[in-house]
Amino acid sequence: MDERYMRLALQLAESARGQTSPNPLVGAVVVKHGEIVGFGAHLKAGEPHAEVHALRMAGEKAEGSTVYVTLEPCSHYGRTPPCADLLIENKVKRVVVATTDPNPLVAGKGIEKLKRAGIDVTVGVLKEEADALNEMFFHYISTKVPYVTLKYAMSLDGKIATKTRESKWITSEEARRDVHRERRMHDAIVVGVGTILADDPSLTVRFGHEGKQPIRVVLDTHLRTPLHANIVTDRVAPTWIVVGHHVTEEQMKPYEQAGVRMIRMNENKIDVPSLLLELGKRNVMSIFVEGGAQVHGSFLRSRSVQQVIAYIAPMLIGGDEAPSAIGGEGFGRMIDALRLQVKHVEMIGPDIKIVAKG
Ligand SMILES: Nc1c(/N=C/[C@@H](O)[C@H](O)[C@H](O)COP(=O)(O)O)[nH]c(=O)[nH]c1=O
Ligand SMILES: [Zn+2]
Repeated sequence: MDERYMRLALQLAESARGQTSPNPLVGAVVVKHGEIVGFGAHLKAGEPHAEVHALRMAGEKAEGSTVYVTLEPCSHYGRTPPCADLLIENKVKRVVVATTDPNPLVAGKGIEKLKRAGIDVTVGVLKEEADALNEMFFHYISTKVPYVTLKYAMSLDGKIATKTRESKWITSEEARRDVHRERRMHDAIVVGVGTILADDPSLTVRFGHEGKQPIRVVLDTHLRTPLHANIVTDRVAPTWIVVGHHVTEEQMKPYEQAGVRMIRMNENKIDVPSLLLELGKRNVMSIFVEGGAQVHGSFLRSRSVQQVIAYIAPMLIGGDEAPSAIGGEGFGRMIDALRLQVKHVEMIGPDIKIVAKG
């Protein structure tokens, strides 16, 4: 029975995907005498936690109830009072937790508090599912750098454009819509200035997946992004441009006046580990890297890849000069190749979508 209610709590948590960053997804269900008397999900950072919503809905029925929650109840004063105290105040009889908090500072403290107050606590129901739900958040909390997804669309022979750099379109309308769903799951979209110069993309979430728009991050060492580029002028989503140390205040001024946030690195080049630290410092928990091939190559080189989402179209482009999905130096020895595990394969219209994880 515990699994049934925890599954519902997980579904509730998932419903807020893309809204809660930099907080995790959390769901809670209150059950009394075999009846669901309250439920809730954390919907937005700074707003009430899942347990608060669920207990509010339960009212007096919370007393003597069992509360199912997908993440250990918090025990520290964040922007809202601790949920562990609230559960104790509501005289809850039992609390079932799917997984403990990844933050070493608080891990286990909420559970301790509940046990000390005489509440019966069970930990680990559907732990796998609960950890998967917040894998990006857990990665960020434990490493302080964003979870990295590489995304590319390529032909059956691995090309992302023809030798004359034509690329519209390789994958179908449906596959391109699916990209927007994946974008929405991330705090930021990252591209190289080459993509800006080639496609003048908007890099926004559209096609009905709108919600919190991810930050658009352009890796642009020499600040070649045109001031008239969509991502500078459209004001639909935040735009950050990362430049090398040699770029001057003068050069950056017009972009700042256009509302762009400039990030100047300490070196004259943008190396991936330093970039990730800079983004992590600014609370970016997950990034969706859309290319081009050189940018993908630099993320691969530094082995900073947690997930790959590849869309493959049943077409052949050929040509030595046609760019493949991942450029750059690459690895010389097979032993150094980055090995992943295929987690998901599906057809989207005529195309194949493959999700693989490190
Ligand atoms: N050429 C293709 C893609 N191309 C991907 C990038 O080169 C585009 O600039 C980017 O997706 C445009 O973003 P937008 O302006 O927000 O629509 N991506 C795809 O999935 N299939 C393709 O066939
Ligand atoms: Zn809480």
